Order: sequence, then C-alpha cells, then structure tokens
Amino acid sequence: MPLFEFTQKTVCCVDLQIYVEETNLKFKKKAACFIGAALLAPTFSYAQESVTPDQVVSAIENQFGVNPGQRRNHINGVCVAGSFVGNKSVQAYTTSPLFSGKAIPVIGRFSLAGGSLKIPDTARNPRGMALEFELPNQNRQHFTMLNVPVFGAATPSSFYDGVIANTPDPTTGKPDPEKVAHYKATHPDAQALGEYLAKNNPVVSYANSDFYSVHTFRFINKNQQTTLVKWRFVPEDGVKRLSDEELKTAPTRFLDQDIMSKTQAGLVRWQMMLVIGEPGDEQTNPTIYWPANRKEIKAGVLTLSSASPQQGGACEKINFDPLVMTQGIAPTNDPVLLFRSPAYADSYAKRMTDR
Ligand code: HEM
Repeated sequence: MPLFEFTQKTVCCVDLQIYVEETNLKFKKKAACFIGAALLAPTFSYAQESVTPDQVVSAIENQFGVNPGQRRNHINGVCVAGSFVGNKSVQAYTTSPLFSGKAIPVIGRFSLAGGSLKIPDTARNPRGMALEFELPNQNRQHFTMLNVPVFGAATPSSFYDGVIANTPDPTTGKPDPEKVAHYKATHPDAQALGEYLAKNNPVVSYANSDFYSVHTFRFINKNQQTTLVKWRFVPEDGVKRLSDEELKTAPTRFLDQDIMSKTQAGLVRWQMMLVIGEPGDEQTNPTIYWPANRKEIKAGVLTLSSASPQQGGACEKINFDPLVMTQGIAPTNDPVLLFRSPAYADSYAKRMTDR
C-alpha cells in the first residue's frame, strides 16, 4: 500500500517533489503527476492499512516541527508530584499493588496535546495527565490519560491520516481545507471526539479537569478472573471550563503557572473512579463510549503536593509509556493502545538523542 495516494490526476510533479522534500516522509512516489491539473478540485486518499511508529512520529514532527530534546507530541507540560492511596476494595478485581491501601509516591506530568510550543492553553484539544506510580521493589505503573472520554482514531493508520490531513501546506503555512474536509468525511471514527471537544470548552485549570483512561484495560484478580475496566480521575474541586467570553480573553499560557500556584497553596486531589465493564462492552475501539449506566466504584485518591517546570524537572526524562504495568493489570487488544508504546519509545529515543 502506498503511504499517500492521489486518486485524481491533480498534483503537479514540482509541487509533489517540494511536498516530499518538506515532509521528509520518505515515501515512494507512486502517484502519477500531471502538470497543470493542480488547481482543479482535488480529492485525496491517504488511507493505508498499516503504519509504523516511526512513520507516525515523523509525520507528527513534520506537522509541528521539531524542538530538540522535547516531546514530539504533548510538548507543552509541567511536572507534578504527590501520592496515591488505592482502595483495598479494588483487590476484588486486581492483584495490582496500587490498591494496597498504602500511600504510593507519584511523579506526573500535565500536558497539552500537540507538538508545537505555540499551541495556546485555550486550544480546543485534549489535555493529558500522565502518572508514574513508584511501587515497592522498584515496580512501576503508568496511567497516561486524556481529559476526554474517547479518542479521535480507532486505528494507528486513522490517526496518521489525521496528522497528514492537518499538516500545514508549505505554500500557505496552513492545513489544506480540502484535505481536512476529505479526512473528516472519510473518518467517522474521529467524530465522537470532535463533538466532545466542540461541546466542552477547555478547562480553567488542570486542577479542574477530569481525566480518562480512554482505552479499556483488563484487571485480573487472585483467582485469575478478568474484568474489563476503564477509569477516570475526578477533581475534588469540580470540573470547571472557560466560558466563551473567557476563551477570547484568556492569556496564551496559564495552565502550568496555575497548577504550580495551587500546589504551593495546598494539596490538590482527584478521586479515581473505576468503571466496571460488562461482557460485550467495547474493548478494542477507543472511539466508542461504553453505556452510561456501568457500575462505578471509588478506587483511590490522588493527591498532588508540588509542581515544577518540566525543563530539569523529575518528569522530563520519563517515557510515560501506557503499557508499563504491574501484575493484575493488562492491556486489551486495542490497536491504538498497543501502538502507543513503540511510538512513545520512538519519540523518547529521538528527544534523548537530539543535539
Ligand atoms: C496512535 C495514537 C497515538 C500516538 C501515535 C501518540 C503519540 C504520542 C507521542 C509521540 C507522545 C510523546 C511521547 C514522549 O516523547 O515521551 C505522546 C504523548 C502523550 N500522549 Fe499520545 N499518542 C497516541 C494516542 C494517545 C492516547 C489514546 C492517549 C490517552 C488516552 C494519549 C495520551 C498522551 C499523553 C497524556 C502524552 C503526554 C505524556 C507525557 O506527559 O510524557 N495519546 N503521544
């Protein structure tokens, strides 16, 4: 399968050559080029069956540019630290030491989706909460969550298509509206997230955001019984969003300073809610909601006590790979979840070796 396919005789060879050089995507030009047809309404098809993690990370780099030493996605962020106390009642579902009832040290990072430092804190895109739980015997558990209940791609190749469609055109410096429209029309899996982001204004503070596992995971108990679960972290201070008016007047950057001030003034908490799945609930497609009436139990409390700039901070050099897990927690066959691990490793390797 070609990485990028032109379905009409639409693009002049010179333009394509420039595009290839600019994008550095290293794909083979299989497209036919017809000089002079470029201005006719083009239709593009860039769906493909499979992509490699490096193709996707390189495409993200091409969309946003590269800031040496920094994350290729979720580049804006802030380090946090605190602890988590898991409820023992969750042991009915999992043997994970997270739910021992004892305080577990946590290093975390809040972030803004996207790979450009210029993306403002008012952007209508997801925010991230990544947690590394430091368990006994040097064990680690990661939760790498978003503040949206569903994701915008059911497969890595669909995610890749979104990156390509939203990559600025070298001539205008902006994504080509035709490509964006074509992507939306041909990727219904992006719709649920788009609708959620349109309906829910960005949050006023990381401390006033809820965060979701998005993916389905498997909890395994001491009798080897498996339960499908999702989880969400609910802020003690409630979810608060910017009004339409505030969105227009808010400063470009306020999220990092806000959480630093709040943790300096006191402790900031979230309740972890475990959502218990039922047989037949969606396991492998992170763009699909579970029914709203699933049983939920209180699974623990996250308390953050400090926050600091990411540069030189404890979170800077952590790869918050969502597949870093302890016993009692396992992934499902969600292709997006499984793809994230090698994609993050690729981004991590790049940012650790940039000059
Ligand atoms: C195909 C899908 C995805 C791709 C290719 C992707 C790619 C990436 C990459 C390259 C990074 C930077 C990693 C690093 O340098 O350390 C990143 C960070 C992040 N991603 Fe994803 N991602 C995907 C899906 C998701 C999903 C589904 C979620 C949440 C449910 C998510 C949440 C995050 C968060 C919170 C961060 C920041 C982690 C940190 O603070 O270090 N991503 N992603």
